[in-house]
Amino acid sequence: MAVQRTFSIIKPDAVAKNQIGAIQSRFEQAGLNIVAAKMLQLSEQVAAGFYAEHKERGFFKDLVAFMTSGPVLVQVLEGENAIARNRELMGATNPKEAAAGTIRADFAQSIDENAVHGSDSESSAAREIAYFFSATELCPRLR
Ligand SMILES: Nc1ncnc2c1ncn2[C@@H]1O[C@H](COP(=O)(O)OP(=O)(O)OP(=O)(O)O)[C@@H](O)[C@H]1O
Repeated sequence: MAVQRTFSIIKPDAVAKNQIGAIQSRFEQAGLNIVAAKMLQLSEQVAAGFYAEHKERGFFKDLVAFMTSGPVLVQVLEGENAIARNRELMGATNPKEAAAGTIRADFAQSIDENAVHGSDSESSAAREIAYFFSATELCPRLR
């Protein structure tokens, strides 16, 4: 499997609990290098645009309210098989169903406040990276 890039968000619940460093350590220990990162306060428009695929879902309003409730850390992670590796590290969407040792099992409280986001496919990763990072903010391969 080739080196890939994926998009990650450390969500407001984990930022508020000072879990950024602990979560980033999980990425680094798994061979995912952080190649871009910035702390943002999302506007309603930006959060709704990011989660547009869920617009018709009952939880959409609560999701946007949560994602705008405090700062988030948006990141680009790079490594072998980065998209699947990050999804494995994150664990299931609902922390109650997340495997032991995953980020959501260890840091998340509920399906609404679940600590992290990670792209689920190459096309999502490309779209999500471009949504938050301009070409000039992205360095070429680090290693
Ligand atoms: N049934 C639900 N009830 C409440 N919130 C939900 C539900 N399903 C999803 N969500 C919220 O919407 C987010 C996006 O849902 P999605 O199905 O894309 O999950 P995911 O890919 O595991 O999570 P993310 O996109 O944040 O990485 C979830 O992370 C969760 O916070």
